[in-house]
Amino acid sequence: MENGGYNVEVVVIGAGSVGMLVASFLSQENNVTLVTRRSEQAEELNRNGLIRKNIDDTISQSSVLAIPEFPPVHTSSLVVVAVKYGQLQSIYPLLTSLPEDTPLLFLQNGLAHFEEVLTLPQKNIAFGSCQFGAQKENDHTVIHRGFGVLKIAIERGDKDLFKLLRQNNEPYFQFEYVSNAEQMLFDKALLNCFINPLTALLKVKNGYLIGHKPTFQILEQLFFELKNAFPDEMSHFNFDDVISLCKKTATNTSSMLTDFINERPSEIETIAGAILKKADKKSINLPTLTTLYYLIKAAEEKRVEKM
Ligand SMILES: NC(=O)C1=CN([C@@H]2O[C@H](COP(=O)(O)OP(=O)(O)OC[C@H]3O[C@@H](n4cnc5c(N)ncnc54)[C@H](OP(=O)(O)O)[C@@H]3O)[C@@H](O)[C@H]2O)C=CC1
Ligand SMILES: CC(C)(CO)C(=O)C(=O)O
Repeated sequence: MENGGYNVEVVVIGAGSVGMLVASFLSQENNVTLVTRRSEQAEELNRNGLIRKNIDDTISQSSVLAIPEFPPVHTSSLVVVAVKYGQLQSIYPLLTSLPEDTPLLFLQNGLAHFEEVLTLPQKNIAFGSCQFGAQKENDHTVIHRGFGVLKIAIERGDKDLFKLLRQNNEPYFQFEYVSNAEQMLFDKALLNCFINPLTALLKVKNGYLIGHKPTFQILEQLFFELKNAFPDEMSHFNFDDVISLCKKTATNTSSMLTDFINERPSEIETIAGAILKKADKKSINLPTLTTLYYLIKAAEEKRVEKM
């Protein structure tokens, strides 16, 4: 690393909502390569630059190098993985082939990736939890939908290798370090249980859930149910956290609603499915969450049958 963490080589895998937003902010201080799945997206990004529509209505254009295949990665480069949980399987072989010293940061929602990722050979692994909203407008434009920090927990390895994620002069893109990655992912999966299934089923933006009585009542009921099931794990978790995330990301189209709109598989298993499994281990039923889980599964099945 040079200059105490600046001008570091960063490789972001996945040029979707989160990947484009994170690449755009990190490119202000670092050299960023953005790995796309499709070559036409890489061409479009290189032709137009990466456009970010900011919360304060300004527009930023950043230059990242977009490529449709995995670049040679230096040991000192930071690799940020921003694909969906279901897409991780396709890139594990690539990650396995990287130098063991290369630091990896995973930005998925949900819980299922935690143990999988820790079987990779890399010595330096961190997890992130995005508390902001991001929405891809087109293949080279992303909208920052809601101000919130990127929480980071370094699960193993050398903390210094992630230090570029500390030095940041950008007020709208701040990092918060937390010590326990699993707890961080659990907290975020809980938050996603409140927001994602309901927004996807009702086709509403996040803010709608707290602005309408019926949805607000479902949130309250779900909170009561989860708090009873996980009193220790949720001792620091308040209903206000749910309200606050809905407010901060009020105009966002949740990642699960985006999946529904684009008729792609959702992350319901790694989010609600994983929380239900944890409750099941304690022999506790979560009727509200179970219903939301099966409603999402039913909607996905109906879509497949229609095709
Ligand atoms: N959107 C949001 O507001 C938030 C999302 N998250 C979480 O962040 C994670 C990413 O979500 P999000 O950005 O919304 O998802 P998107 O679907 O927008 O982005 C995923 C991207 O990964 C790309 N991709 C898939 N497979 C590969 C591959 N093998 N190599 C390179 N790229 C690949 C896809 O390409 P293609 O387009 O060609 O299919 C797509 O651009 C999820 O776990 C989500 O839950 C967390 C907080 C907020
Ligand atoms: C933060 C939030 C709720 C933003 O919509 C999200 O995690 C998601 O959409 O998956």
